[in-house]
Amino acid sequence: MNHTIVELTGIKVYRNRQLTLNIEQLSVAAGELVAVAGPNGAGKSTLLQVINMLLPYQQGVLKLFGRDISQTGREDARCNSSMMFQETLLVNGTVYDNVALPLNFRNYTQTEIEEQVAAALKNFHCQHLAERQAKQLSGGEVQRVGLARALVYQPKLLLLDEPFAALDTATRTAILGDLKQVAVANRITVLLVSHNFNDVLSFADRVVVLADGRMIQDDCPEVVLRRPVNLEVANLVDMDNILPCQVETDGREAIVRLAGGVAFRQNKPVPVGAAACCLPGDAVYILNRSSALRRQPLVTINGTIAGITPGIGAYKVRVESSSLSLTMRAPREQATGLISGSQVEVAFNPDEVQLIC
Ligand SMILES: Nc1ncnc2c1ncn2[C@@H]1O[C@H](COP(=O)(O)OP(=O)(O)OP(=O)(O)O)[C@@H](O)[C@H]1O
Repeated sequence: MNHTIVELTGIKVYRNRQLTLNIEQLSVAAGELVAVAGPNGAGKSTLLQVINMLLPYQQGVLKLFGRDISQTGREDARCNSSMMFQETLLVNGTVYDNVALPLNFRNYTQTEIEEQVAAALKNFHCQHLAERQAKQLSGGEVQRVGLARALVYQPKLLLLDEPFAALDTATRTAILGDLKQVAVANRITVLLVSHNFNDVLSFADRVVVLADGRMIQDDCPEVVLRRPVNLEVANLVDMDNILPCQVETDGREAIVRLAGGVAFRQNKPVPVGAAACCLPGDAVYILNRSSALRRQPLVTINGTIAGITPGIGAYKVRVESSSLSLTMRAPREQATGLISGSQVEVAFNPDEVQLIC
């Protein structure tokens, strides 16, 4: 059964008399790994603080573990949830003392404490640090110990407000990998605030995007990445191509016109006021004479290779025509065969285009 762990309905939060959070409906099911994304000041921390009952809301209903926290659900929710912030404060003493702290508060027996602390340290690969003084840890070790402490009492909901933002990429990826394994194995629901879309892609199975306190997109990471709902999300995911366009529609189909007389049909619904096309770089191709892609209904553009930027997985190739600049992502073996300044024919499939306002 899919239990709802977090449910916000009509939640409004005012800070300094400003409406800072305005969530019509958000439900998170048991075991879901949800990233909360959005630009600075969008309300991500506010949302997590409300769910963690650190911040009051002025309107709406917040249910945690199926119970309205304004009625009876508060204590139950506190016992079953945990939160980590960007700065993890460890108390003076050893790592073991720190991880044991929540269990001491909850009056666990000595045997239970020893067993659960050992398991939590093992989950985050810090058994070897148990006797180390907390103040002698590196930033990455502090966050690993912080996670062990946050999960040692086996809460079912974990709220993470960018705790790994200051860590290097390799450390962050490793910690998120370990966390994902623990969360999936124990069906822990996680809400992770992150500005890093690579982290979001590797960790989350759903992304909630906030802007000005509202939810503007709620989808799986790949959809947010390829089909952002507006310019704000397109910028957030660093969309390769955002091309201004004009749309003529008769209600059934639309003609999309780009600069330089490039035009194509869209058979799917077009948002009212659409003014730009989003096109992921891996949906732009270089055509050659024998290309099998020619059989598809592609939009083609003649241009010059204006830049080639190396990357792991795919190189970025910029192709410029007199009126358009397109970024393409190409495999290394193809990209290294290209020459800056040479003429190419590039193409894209209009089905890959996402129109935004
Ligand atoms: N303690 C506070 N008192 C009053 N207003 C606040 C407070 N903290 C944040 N705000 C305001 O609430 C709004 C949302 O802030 P919040 O920190 O939730 O955004 P955020 O999306 O987490 O931003 P960031 O990515 O920069 O951390 C902002 O306009 C901010 O100025």
